[in-house]
Amino acid sequence: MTKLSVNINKFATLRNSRGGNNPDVVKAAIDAQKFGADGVTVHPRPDERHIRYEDVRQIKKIITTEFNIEGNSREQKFVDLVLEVKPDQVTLVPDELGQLTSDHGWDTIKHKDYLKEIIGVFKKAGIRVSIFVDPIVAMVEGAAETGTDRIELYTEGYATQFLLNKEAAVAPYVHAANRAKELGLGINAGHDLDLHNLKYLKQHIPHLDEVSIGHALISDALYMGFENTIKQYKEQLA
Ligand SMILES: CC(=O)[C@@H](O)[C@H](O)COP(=O)(O)O
Ligand SMILES: NCC(=O)COP(=O)(O)O
Repeated sequence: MTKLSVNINKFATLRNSRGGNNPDVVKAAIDAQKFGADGVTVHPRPDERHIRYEDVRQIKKIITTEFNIEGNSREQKFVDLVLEVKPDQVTLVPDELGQLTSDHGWDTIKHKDYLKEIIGVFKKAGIRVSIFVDPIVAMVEGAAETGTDRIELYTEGYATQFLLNKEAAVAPYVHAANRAKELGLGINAGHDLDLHNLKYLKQHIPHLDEVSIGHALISDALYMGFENTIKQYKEQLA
């Protein structure tokens, strides 16, 4: 089974545009679970432009499924938050300051020593660790040496190329995922996945553990409703 973790950052983007608490991101997390999501993902950024650190603490109180916190472990504030909240999973993303959104995976060879050290910190606290990587076999092999439990394949490249040539788009992801499986790593995927490209990815990587989806899912929910949208994404993974 491939789990659907709903990234609720975009609820916070909308809330923050007016101040106040509408929409309520804690309610969004409760509803995502009620409507069938297998987990909730948040990606707090240092400028707190969408999910705020305090939101993460409040969401933890109501989580009954799987809580995944993504972010930049070079920020001590992020590390402290994760160790305080103790989610089921932390996903380490090599974001630069001021980035619009995540746009690359870890260089797991260059940063192997750093990753080993920080992954050890989270694992010691009983938190499963995933690291964001590009679909490159050498990066997957490097990831296996860091001690991470899982990798999250960065799927923007897949989503972009899917529109032109879906076989070519999925090929590097299949290679990377097969190598990860051989090495005993769990496999997550995320970024720009949507109702058009999700099923094809799942069909080609049946051993995918989890996808985290935010931008497209929340955009679809504006037209189709949150409950119906989650149901449709789940159907793509069935
Ligand atoms: C790691 C990843 O691909 C997502 O977490 C994505 O970066 C969402 O973050 P934003 O909502 O800030 O775009
Ligand atoms: N890890 C990816 C994620 O949480 C959501 O990415 P996106 O669907 O907002 O592009």
